[in-house]
Amino acid sequence: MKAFQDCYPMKYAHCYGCGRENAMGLQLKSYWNGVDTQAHFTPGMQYSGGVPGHVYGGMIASLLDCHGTASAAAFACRERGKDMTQEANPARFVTVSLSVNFKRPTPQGVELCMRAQLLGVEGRKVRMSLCLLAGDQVCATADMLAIELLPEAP
Ligand SMILES: CCCCCCCCCCCCCC(=O)SCCNC(=O)CCNC(=O)[C@H](O)C(C)(C)COP(=O)(O)OP(=O)(O)OC[C@H]1O[C@@H](n2cnc3c(N)ncnc32)[C@H](O)[C@@H]1OP(=O)(O)O
Repeated sequence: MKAFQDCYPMKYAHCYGCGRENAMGLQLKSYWNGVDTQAHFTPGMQYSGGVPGHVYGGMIASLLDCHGTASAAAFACRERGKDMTQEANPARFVTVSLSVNFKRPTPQGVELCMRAQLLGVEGRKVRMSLCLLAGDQVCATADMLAIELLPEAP
């Protein structure tokens, strides 16, 4: 299965969190999971928070952020009757608002799962509800608004 991030136009594929062209980045990969989307990632021990064994909050936000923008593109394509993974030059979305609710410490050393659920598409705006799980434990949730970049965007 092709990841959403593997469909990004080359000029927008350099993000630290999700750009396939960023050799030193996290290279997050997102996929369909039924009508929703998901991504998996196991943060290395360098991403510890104040207490060893817990992932730091910025990393949690990054994972939700990057999974969210990829999901926004896929959801918008689907709303327009298209499959993002079959598009030659799919739309690229950026985050304008991300509100994270940290529910419990996120453990290190385990694979984390990020999920996105579509709340609505309105023109260039995609609203989503996201969550980050360790096993069956929800560690963080988020509300996110992503906006489609205009073709003339830098
Ligand atoms: C990000 C820069 C481009 C570089 C490419 C990066 C690709 C890689 C991405 C990596 C991804 C990884 C993830 C990341 O880390 S993404 C990185 C973090 N995000 C950013 O840097 C985004 C910075 N913002 C912008 O560049 C511009 O604001 C954009 C391009 C998004 C829109 O400016 P543009 O001139 O095109 O459009 P507009 O101003 O007419 O607004 C359009 C509509 O949106 C509404 N609206 C706008 N802002 C907000 C807000 N805060 N809350 C609520 N609503 C907001 C606005 O009211 C309007 O609605 P309406 O009146 O039509 O109803």
